[in-house]
Amino acid sequence: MKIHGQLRRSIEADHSKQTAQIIDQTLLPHHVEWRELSTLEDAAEAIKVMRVRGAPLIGATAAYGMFFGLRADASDAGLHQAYDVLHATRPTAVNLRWALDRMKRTVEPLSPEKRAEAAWEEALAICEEDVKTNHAIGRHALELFREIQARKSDPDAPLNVMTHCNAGWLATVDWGTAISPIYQAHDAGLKVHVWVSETRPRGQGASLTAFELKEHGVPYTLIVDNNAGHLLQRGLVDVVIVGTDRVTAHGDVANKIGTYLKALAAKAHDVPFYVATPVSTIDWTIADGVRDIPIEQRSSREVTHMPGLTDQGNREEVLITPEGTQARNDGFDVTPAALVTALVTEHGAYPATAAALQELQAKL
Ligand SMILES: CSC[C@H]1O[C@H](OP(=O)(O)O)[C@H](O)[C@@H]1O
Repeated sequence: MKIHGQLRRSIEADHSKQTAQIIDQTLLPHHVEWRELSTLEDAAEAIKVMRVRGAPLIGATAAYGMFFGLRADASDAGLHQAYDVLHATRPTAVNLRWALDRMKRTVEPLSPEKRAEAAWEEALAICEEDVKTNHAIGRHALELFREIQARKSDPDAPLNVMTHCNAGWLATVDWGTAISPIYQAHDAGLKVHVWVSETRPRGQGASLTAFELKEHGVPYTLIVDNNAGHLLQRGLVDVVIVGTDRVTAHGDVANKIGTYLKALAAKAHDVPFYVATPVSTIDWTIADGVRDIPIEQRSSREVTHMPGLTDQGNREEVLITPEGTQARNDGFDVTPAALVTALVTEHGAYPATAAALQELQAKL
């Protein structure tokens, strides 16, 4: 999508050097800096410290990481080492395992000397498919937006969309998942306004979604996470749409911490709550999300400190609690399927039920 008027992607291949260029998202929104990944260690570090984040982009970066690892050591041991190093970076987004398993299936049958090139081609394919997938998710969700818009008492009023965290193009290779229909609605001339939830403590809403929407010219208003229920209660939200890191075979949804609360409030006020998800984010091996989805525990420093830009343009962190305060920092929560109006996939919208997902799986 657009950065300073230029069409870019969150991760781009340098075909001459067979490296990957990423936007370092830890520096956004104040600095747009590209960073080259050329080794397995580079890719693993970028995922772990969240220079790249978002389930599909984590998977895409891991795919390149497998190539880098095999370029250095294409033996079976090298393959398994690359897989394990990358798999250990972050636990919740299933796209990481999905991408690693796909890369392994692609290269393991090959003789070692053929593995690196096959991995490079497969990493490129994963990225190209992600772009098409997310555009399709956006098309299907846009149809739902239009239906909601048509039911509004004032059809000339903007469609008020609430989202959480960042499920935009920065969370994927391009387009995003939950934000894809927002871009497509805006580009199609449908008036849309976005309530951007800041998403404490990492602030992906405030720093990334706000950045994306501003760059694309989409009207938005930043809110603190705790403002969401109030807006839903007062009829100021027409639809909630979020991304996800893992969907179970029964439709439970793991997403950034705070999603569950928004789903509860949306249900209480009869506001549609959609989850935009590529099929690659569905974990067919588990049913009960609360029991079986691993929830990342992150540093308490992310809660006790706030990063920002000083008046002199320097990035600094400040302590916002008493010294020595212990803080809990669950990175994700699980929204039960019963609170999800529909899962919007690249194949269309499906109820968040085991039966509907079995029907989807049968088509794949
Ligand atoms: C399209 S996946 C976006 C998903 O990933 C984010 O988590 P993180 O920024 O920690 O990788 C968040 O849960 C988003 O909804």
